[in-house]
Amino acid sequence: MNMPWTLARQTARDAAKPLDATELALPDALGLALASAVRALTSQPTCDTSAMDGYAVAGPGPWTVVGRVAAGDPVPALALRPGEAFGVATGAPVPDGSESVLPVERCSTDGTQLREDHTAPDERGRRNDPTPRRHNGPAPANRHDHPARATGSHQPEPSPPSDRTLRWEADPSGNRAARRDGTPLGSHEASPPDDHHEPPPLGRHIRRRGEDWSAGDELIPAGSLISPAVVGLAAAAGHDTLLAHRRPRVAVIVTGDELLHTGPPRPGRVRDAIGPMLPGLLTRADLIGTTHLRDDASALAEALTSDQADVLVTCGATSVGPADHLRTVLSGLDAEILVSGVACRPGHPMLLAVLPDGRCVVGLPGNPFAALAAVLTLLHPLLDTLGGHTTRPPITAWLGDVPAHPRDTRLIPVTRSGNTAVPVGHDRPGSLWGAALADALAVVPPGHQGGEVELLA
Ligand SMILES: Nc1nc2c(c(=O)[nH]1)N[C@H]1C(S)=C(S)[C@@H](COP(=O)(O)OP(=O)(O)OC[C@H]3O[C@@H](n4cnc5c(N)ncnc54)[C@H](O)[C@@H]3O)O[C@H]1N2
Ligand code: MOO
Repeated sequence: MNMPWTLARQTARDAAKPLDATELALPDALGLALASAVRALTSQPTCDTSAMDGYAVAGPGPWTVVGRVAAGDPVPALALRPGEAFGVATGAPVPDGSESVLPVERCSTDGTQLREDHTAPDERGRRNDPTPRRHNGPAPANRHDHPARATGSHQPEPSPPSDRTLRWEADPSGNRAARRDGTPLGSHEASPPDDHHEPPPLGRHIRRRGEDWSAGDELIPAGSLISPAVVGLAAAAGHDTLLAHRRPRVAVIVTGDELLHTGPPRPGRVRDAIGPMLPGLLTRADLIGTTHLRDDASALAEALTSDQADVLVTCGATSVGPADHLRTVLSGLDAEILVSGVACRPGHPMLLAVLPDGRCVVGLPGNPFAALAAVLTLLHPLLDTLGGHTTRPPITAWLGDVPAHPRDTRLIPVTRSGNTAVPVGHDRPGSLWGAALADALAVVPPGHQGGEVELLA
């Protein structure tokens, strides 16, 4: 009795436990699965920073420029007061009291005095920002108060200023500039009357401390694939290493007296198509070797016992012909058979067993398209579990009323057009033509009459 397809896949997932985990340098962890969640070691940003090259300002303009800071500089030691401005570079810390940042291309200055140029288009291409909001209080102290965070909007990304001719008029040390007589610049009383434009919106172009995440936040859950972006994120969050599961080691055993490994097939002899296909299907494993065997039971038993792989993948010999020795050999090795035949087309003779020492054996049928079906049904779920991958999200698409089987699950090659799967045909068990033309195999459950289906890729 063949096992239902969904149960067979789940049985393969449950057949093993994740392999051991080690702490690896970031580049070495790429492609593995996280054994523990990535948590932020600090907040990001670690302090309020500018998202633009320009001026941090407080209160309505015009403003007196009282200092400047570049990316990489420490947080300025002073607090901005209303009517004061501070030159900032993108990514540089802004002084306490900063309420917004004016991009340099939106500013004009006559020396010490800074004004917003309301005739220059802002980064959204608008002129003379009509935003009516006003305030007099201090800037928000943490990310929970931050308008962008609270509304889910995001700060516009900076664009390089087109005009870098503005020069800072204040003390380049970052200290507050002073008049020649020693009295500080920048009080409201000292400023000439402003024009009647609204002040810049509170918080604009300031990335607030902790706006992206706070120290201790879980950024990526355990079991996730360590992608290039995960590596970059981990670095940004302060990590030098990641705890990752090791990849499963796989040995392949290709059986068949009739197989050729070079040159054109001829009557009675076929080219091995499965051996060359498998390395590309083992992206989450280490292929430690491929052995070619004649149809010989003792040679197969020897290959299954002598190998040090975590998983042994056999090709062919799953059926009931005189040369199909796999089941007999596994029985002789006291293997526990977990799956012996699956209600699916193609690939129903596929097999999954566990040897007494815990290594798993996946039996792929000899027909090449059936072998691919078995890889996707049994081998990939097993490798995911061994490698610690637990977060592979299902991909689905809409599939029309293709001929379904009354009892068995069909796996058919499809291409995707938008969210629709389109069968490509050429799907006989002995032929990889359809699969080679396809983006994925659609899982067509028994009795399917059109609707959403899962795609295996
Ligand atoms: N009496 C029955 N016969 C068969 C049944 C059955 O239920 N009862 N099932 C059929 C199905 S379905 C499949 S699939 C195959 C599975 O056969 P095996 O896994 O035992 O494989 P072989 O008999 O060695 O080969 C089958 C077929 O595939 C070709 N082959 C084998 N290896 C390769 C390879 N590496 N590359 C390309 N082609 C390969 C082989 O030449 C045969 O043509 O059993 C059916 N029979
Ligand atoms: O599973 Mo077999 O490939 O249907 O012929």
